[in-house]
Amino acid sequence: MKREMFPGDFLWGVATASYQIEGAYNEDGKGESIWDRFAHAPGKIKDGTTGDVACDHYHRYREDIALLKELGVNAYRFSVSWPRIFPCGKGEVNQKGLDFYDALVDELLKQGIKPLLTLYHWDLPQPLQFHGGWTNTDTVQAFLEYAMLLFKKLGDRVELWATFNEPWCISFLAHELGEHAPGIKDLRTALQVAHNVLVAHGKAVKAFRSENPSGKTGIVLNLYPVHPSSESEQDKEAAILSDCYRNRWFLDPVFKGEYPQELLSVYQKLYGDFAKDYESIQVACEKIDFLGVNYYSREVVSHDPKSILKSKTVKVEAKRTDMGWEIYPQGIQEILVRINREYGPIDLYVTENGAAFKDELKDGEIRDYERIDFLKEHFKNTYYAIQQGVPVKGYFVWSLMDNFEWAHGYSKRFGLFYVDYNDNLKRIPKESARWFKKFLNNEISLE
Ligand SMILES: OC[C@H]1NNC[C@@H](O)[C@@H]1O
Repeated sequence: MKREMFPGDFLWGVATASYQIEGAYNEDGKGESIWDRFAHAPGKIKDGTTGDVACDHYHRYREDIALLKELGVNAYRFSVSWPRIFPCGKGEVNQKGLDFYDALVDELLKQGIKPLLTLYHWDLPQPLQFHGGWTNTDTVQAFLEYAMLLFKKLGDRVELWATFNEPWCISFLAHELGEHAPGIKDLRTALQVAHNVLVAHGKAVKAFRSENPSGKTGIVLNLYPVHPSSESEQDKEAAILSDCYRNRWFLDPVFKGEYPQELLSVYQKLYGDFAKDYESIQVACEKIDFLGVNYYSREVVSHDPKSILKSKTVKVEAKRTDMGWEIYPQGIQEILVRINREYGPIDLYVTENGAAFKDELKDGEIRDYERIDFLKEHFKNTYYAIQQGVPVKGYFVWSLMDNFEWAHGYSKRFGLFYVDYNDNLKRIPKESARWFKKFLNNEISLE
């Protein structure tokens, strides 16, 4: 199975995100983001690092685009740092911020690489957080102002636009579990955030249509197959509610304009007042052109009477990545086939898939054969989905290079290129980068 067996216009790319690679956290007029503040707070990041410098991509973007060229990709997914454009979140525009993304897009196009731009990959301007962040509908309005400006400035050259990256992380991971910025631990707040982000998504799609009729827009969701640990009714019930929490809380509003009733009723018992918000969720259902799917692993759950979802994660015996995530390649096929069956027809992009492993630089080499196996199996399972008629239009490996892995700092390496943090952030191709390049050049097959 070679690259040429995938559709001729299939996009093969890599993905990154602004806070994780850019650095220059307070340069050229950029404002503070909630991640700048969170990373600087003691104890929030496991290795005590920040994204202040990260991979210094802000200064090295031409070098990094040369790496894309060297790999042979035809697409690149990146995100824009909102506080680099609007240092206060709204109002005054930072021209140097716009100039950076203008130059980035021009260089990508010059190198024959198609950009996929993500408007929001978690780095909210801190001034907006002072006023409640995503719990405040003023932030929805500020997001629309930000999105419209970018549509106007880059819409002539960027065709593919994603509104949000992983709203599950923006809401539940960051506002219920507190592991990501702004580090709040309150389910009611998380539900309000999820609601406002979904509303912002729908309004941005509507605004996009008025500004960019030729472009294509969508949203990027992190999706997991959720399997019961046994065939018992209780475990199957646990899987249904966990699937609502992980996947359908965002899929159903975006494609059906409603929340999944099974979980909605649970939350309404907890927060009766939350019911009044649901009338406006159909706003989220503006027709999109594609869905971005970020796939990493599956979840296995069993009944847990003590939890709100009556569900708890079960750790099954399995090969795992350095993040502790089960390696489950058939899950990408399962998710793509399910989305097509239950929410399609809709063009799909695998907007992120990849793995962290304990990569070691030895004699100038990084022999990451586990990552090659991981990618090979996920490419194959993506192809099996295409063979079943699923309109998968592209695949972006997470990530181009090692970078700031949020609460894990630089301790987890996902890159095809190794970043030597002890030697001036030097980029060194891992064995997987060489393998990917050969695959893209039709030199090797996936068998
Ligand atoms: O955890 C790996 C990736 N998952 N999706 C969002 C990205 O920002 C993460 O680095």
